[in-house]
Amino acid sequence: AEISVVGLQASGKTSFVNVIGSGQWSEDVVPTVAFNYRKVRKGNVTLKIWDVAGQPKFRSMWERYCNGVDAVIFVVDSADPEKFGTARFELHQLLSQPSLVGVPLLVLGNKNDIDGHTSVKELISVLELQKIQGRAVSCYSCSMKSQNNLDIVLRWLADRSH
Ligand SMILES: Nc1nc2c(ncn2[C@@H]2O[C@H](COP(=O)(O)OP(=O)(O)OP(=O)(O)O)[C@@H](O)[C@H]2O)c(=O)[nH]1
Ligand SMILES: [Mg+2]
Repeated sequence: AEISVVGLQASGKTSFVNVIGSGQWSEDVVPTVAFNYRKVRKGNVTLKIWDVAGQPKFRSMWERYCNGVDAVIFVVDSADPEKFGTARFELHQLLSQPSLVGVPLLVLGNKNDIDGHTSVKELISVLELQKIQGRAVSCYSCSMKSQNNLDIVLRWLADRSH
């Protein structure tokens, strides 16, 4: 399957790709410039992953890298509520693009190892995920640092692979 990983800067997109790609967790990850492409094999599933940069100047590129993929993963830092409004805006902006009609969406509330992180139920509400129509939408709480819930994320991806 081909997937695209988007979301605001420092939400943990590159960490996600590193952890599922090689099991490598690191505190020091360089902010992505433009994008990284990585092919990951998990059992008999091959994932072609576009890890796209999240800083404001790169967000207009998200649509280009999401165009034609089998699924979009939107990563949110669930321990940084000040960014939820911007995340909601950018997510709904992206989903409004005609090229993305029907593409399945997985929202990851990352960094659940941090005390006070926001629950899935609250994320669904603040990101207004219930308003999204015409596509499969899932939302999981996870951590790249502790690798919590990565198994269910990989199962979700395997179910969308061909
Ligand atoms: N505590 C904690 N920190 C995390 C987790 N995932 C990522 N981080 C940290 O968050 C920071 C940003 O991670 P990146 O993976 O570079 O974030 P990004 O979304 O790729 O950022 P851009 O490439 O700039 O869009 C790094 O210091 C990571 O170590 C997590 O699950 N828990
Ligand atoms: Mg990155």
